[in-house]
Amino acid sequence: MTGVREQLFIGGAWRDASDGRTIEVHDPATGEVVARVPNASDQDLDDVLAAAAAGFATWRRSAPAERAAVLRRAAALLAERAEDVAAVMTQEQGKPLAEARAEVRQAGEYFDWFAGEAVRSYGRVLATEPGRRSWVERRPVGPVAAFTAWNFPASLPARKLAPAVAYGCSIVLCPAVEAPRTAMALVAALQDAGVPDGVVNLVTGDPPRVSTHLIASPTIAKITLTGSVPVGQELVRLSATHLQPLTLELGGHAPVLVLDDLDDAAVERAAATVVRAKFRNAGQVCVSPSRIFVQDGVHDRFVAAVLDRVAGLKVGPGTEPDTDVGPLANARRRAAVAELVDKAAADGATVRCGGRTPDGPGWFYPPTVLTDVPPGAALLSEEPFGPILPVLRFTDLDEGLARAGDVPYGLAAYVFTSDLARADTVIAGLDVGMIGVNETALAAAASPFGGVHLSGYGREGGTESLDAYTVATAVTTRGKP
Ligand SMILES: O=CCCC(=O)O
Repeated sequence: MTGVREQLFIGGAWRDASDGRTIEVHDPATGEVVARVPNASDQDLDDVLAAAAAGFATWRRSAPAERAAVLRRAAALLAERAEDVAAVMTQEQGKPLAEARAEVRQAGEYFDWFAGEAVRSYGRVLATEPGRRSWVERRPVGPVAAFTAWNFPASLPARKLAPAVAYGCSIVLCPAVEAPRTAMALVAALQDAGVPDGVVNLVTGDPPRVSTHLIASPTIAKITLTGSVPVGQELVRLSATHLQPLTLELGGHAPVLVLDDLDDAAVERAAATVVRAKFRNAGQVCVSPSRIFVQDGVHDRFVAAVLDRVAGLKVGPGTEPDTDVGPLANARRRAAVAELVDKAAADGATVRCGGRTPDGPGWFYPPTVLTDVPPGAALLSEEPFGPILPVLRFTDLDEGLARAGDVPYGLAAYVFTSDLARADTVIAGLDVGMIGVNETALAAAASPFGGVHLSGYGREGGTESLDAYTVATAVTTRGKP
């Protein structure tokens, strides 16, 4: 397959772990081992730190136009290789091929968009007295340690690789060991696009050991993570020694408010949109709608429309063209999802469809719709990260907003309404990083992605990435001593 690798990438060379150890990669649709990737040794991690330091020393002085050209070529190579990369992603992560293809396309968009940004990392000239000059310049922050989750094996690495390369940093990418070969294909595209040795590096290995080793080094000047809250908290602790700044995109528990001003056709459209967004990637999405608050007047119609749509979803291996919902990414995740549903049912929720772990190979779990979920149910406070759609009833908007905001997360939120004034009330009333009005597609290269509270801090995507990957250096000069 073109551009697909199964090795570490250190200082411009692909190689196995120095002690030969490997980690198994499984196909979630069968549970079978489909690849073995290196389990980086301490020696490999020391080597990658040295490579990233050397890469930064040259790349920080490169011309922005050169960085842009590398990213543009990488985007073009990724487009040529999209079919192979998507196939690898589906094999190691489980999502339907159509979703994998769209994600590879999106990864290319990050490369392309940040190629444009590479030449636009402007500073600022300050007004000052005669004889003095004062300005702020943006300097690349330094070698970045980037940790990504398994749910989006292409777009999450791309959201970090693209700004790092664009703004003149070097980067050590540590993709999730469950789905690492997609990230390797992105890195191979950058290599083939001519990125100099040491600028982009990739290591796979035992995650706590890798992060502890890298962050303990003063070479690492910046940490970025897309992952869970506990991992984010651990990286904050690890960063205390060298005080590396962090960008953290962590969990979410996105509310949806469906308001009673919708007519019947709009309720149908809202239900279709929520079902599509909810079961994308089998619900393993940090911005997945996960608590659906529906106002009394449209509640029953909405539930009926949701059940109707869900009945039409086909669950199966991501490789089958008519599959809508693939398996969960690993056995651990399926067990956690089943437990949340079983606990909610035991607490009195009504399971309207799904809710049973199927027999047979692979880590499948059916799309599950719940109503009458009691307020204390764990699935209303724990991030479900799976194909569970709880529909909750509310009466007035203030009550709906209060319940929607009653979680420690603040990543995404959605509202469906025909009334712009009510949309504005919801927009102003929710403390989150991203809001969709009659829309659930939030991630885009030009848009800052991130949250507040336990969902993390900092933004990637959009011009806000400049803050994450550069430091503002203030310079003041006087003509004469
Ligand atoms: O799961 C987090 C990322 C979601 C996305 O990029 O659409």
